Amino acid sequence: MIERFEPTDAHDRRLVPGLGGLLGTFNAAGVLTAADVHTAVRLGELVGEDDERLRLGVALAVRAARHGSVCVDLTGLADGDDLPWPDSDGWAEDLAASAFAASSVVRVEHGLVYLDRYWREEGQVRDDLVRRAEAAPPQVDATLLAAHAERLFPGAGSADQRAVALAAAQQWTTVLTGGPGTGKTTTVAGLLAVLAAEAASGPDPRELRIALTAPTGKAAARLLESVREAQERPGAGFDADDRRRLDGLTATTMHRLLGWRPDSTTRFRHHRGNTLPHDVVVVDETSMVSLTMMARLLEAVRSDARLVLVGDPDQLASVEAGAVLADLVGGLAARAPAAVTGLTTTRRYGAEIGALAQALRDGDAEEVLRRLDAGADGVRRLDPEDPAALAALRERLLAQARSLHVLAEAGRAEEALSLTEEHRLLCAHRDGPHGARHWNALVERSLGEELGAFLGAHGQEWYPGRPVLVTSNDYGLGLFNGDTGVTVRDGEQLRVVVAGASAYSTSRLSDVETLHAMTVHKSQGSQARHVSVLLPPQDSPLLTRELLYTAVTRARESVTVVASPEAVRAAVERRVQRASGLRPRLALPS
Ligand SMILES: Nc1ncnc2c1ncn2[C@@H]1O[C@H](COP(=O)(O)OP(=O)(O)OP(=O)(O)O)[C@@H](O)[C@H]1O
Repeated sequence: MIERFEPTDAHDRRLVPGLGGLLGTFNAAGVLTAADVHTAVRLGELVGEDDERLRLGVALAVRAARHGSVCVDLTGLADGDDLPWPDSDGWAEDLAASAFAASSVVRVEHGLVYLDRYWREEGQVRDDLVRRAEAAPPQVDATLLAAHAERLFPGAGSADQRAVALAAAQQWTTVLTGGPGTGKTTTVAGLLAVLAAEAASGPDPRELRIALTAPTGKAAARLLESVREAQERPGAGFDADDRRRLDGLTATTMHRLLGWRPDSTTRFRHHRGNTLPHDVVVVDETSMVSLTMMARLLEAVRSDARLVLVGDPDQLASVEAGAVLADLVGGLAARAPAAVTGLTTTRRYGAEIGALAQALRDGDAEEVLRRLDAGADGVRRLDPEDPAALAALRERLLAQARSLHVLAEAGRAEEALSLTEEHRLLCAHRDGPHGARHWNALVERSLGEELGAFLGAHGQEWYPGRPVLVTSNDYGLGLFNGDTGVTVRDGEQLRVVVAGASAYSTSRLSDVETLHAMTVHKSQGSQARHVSVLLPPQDSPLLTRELLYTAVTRARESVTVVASPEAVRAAVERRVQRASGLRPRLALPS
């Protein structure tokens, strides 16, 4: 059944007053927003196409992109509902033969309807990946590589990682998948050491230029930290030369790596005509990468540079259109099987979270519930109807907020920053009684009562200990969407200390949210020691397997899910549906 919005009232801005016809019906029913309708009508006027059925097809393609899909499959949308769906037979073909297609407004491929921009980006991603897969592989000394891999991944316990690293060293593109704590970053660190050692030997020794990147600043910082930690892990085979070769590694967001331009959010300084200088580019948290960013990355990476895309395809996909990692796993594997590799053994302690994640991946709702209710240390479920459970959650949040306040008043920024990663509440919704806003307000009100202030109220938004999440990129300040910080006292002033960045006067920060609680979507790319997950009732459309999986895998040591058994079952059973043609386009022969 197609997802609909519920108009708040007759003046809801998503409604077009007085609009009749097919578009009017689909708008009034909450399928199409005013923006979808206006775009289709305007484009129809521009290209001279007034057929309502075709305009509806275009509006649905616009809608699809808004919902994270790259295209729309017009067959199967009518799902026994009460809407006057046009006959889907020949609908896409008619669009393909229409003035919309003749003017390149929409494209139809394999029966899927695209807005032109996404069709071109998807085609480019496919072409670049196929070109890389079909190019002659890197010339390497296989014996030397194997010897370094033996040294850097010693013993049977690292055999799977050694195999992944050896394969990645001998091809241009590798997609490395795995759930939380399966040793992906450790593998990347070893692979970089293997490649750096190989580059440093032989008749033409050289230094390897390496780029570590991720969609958010937080994720990039975590990647760098993990790569450094991997070199120090007892039992790892890194010697002084390996460490020296990887000494100057840095990590940055994809936007910064590609070179942001003040005049564009989708075009960068590095592109096909000005490629990145790096020999190896490692992207972490690839599940968060949109189709557009993947297109920009692929055109900017040299054809003779290794590209390693690391991520967990079971997590929520990017906020923008595309589910590229999942598509690569499905499509690239069919064309170039060696390019897609996975790690499956959970290596981090907290095995309960790994087992819960596995049950979620398997879609086994009863096993998920059994694990949540088994009474193990790392994983548990609380009943949302139980007032004591909610009171305990509130007290836990308040206790952390209190401690943050004390540390922040004393100017102890580092301790305050690490405390923000001790426990975090993740909500499916932003608004409403189960939403992050409500819980942030609750914590602020309670803390305010203790301090005799109206925290969060107008003029009192900033207070010592206010944890914040940066919600947009600000290149001038060096802040990125996903960065986290905490407000601390600095004499008479309050400053926000941001992890991995610097300290900012509160007046310079505009796009920030309070972080006593956050949405699961915004939590992607970050982790906390303990995580509480508050699920909405079972009928919430946001409740999906990907959402619950992403939420529980943010926890390093323990996770508490506050949800009814019905909500857990509904989440496990509902999948995020994102239409895209990348998988078949990659898999099919050229
Ligand atoms: N071969 C190994 N032997 C022992 N411990 C290992 C091995 N590989 C990784 N580890 C340990 O397992 C933990 C998880 O490893 P790593 O950080 O590489 O996993 P990851 O998949 O990148 O995790 P995340 O999902 O957090 O990104 C780390 O503590 C690491 O030191």
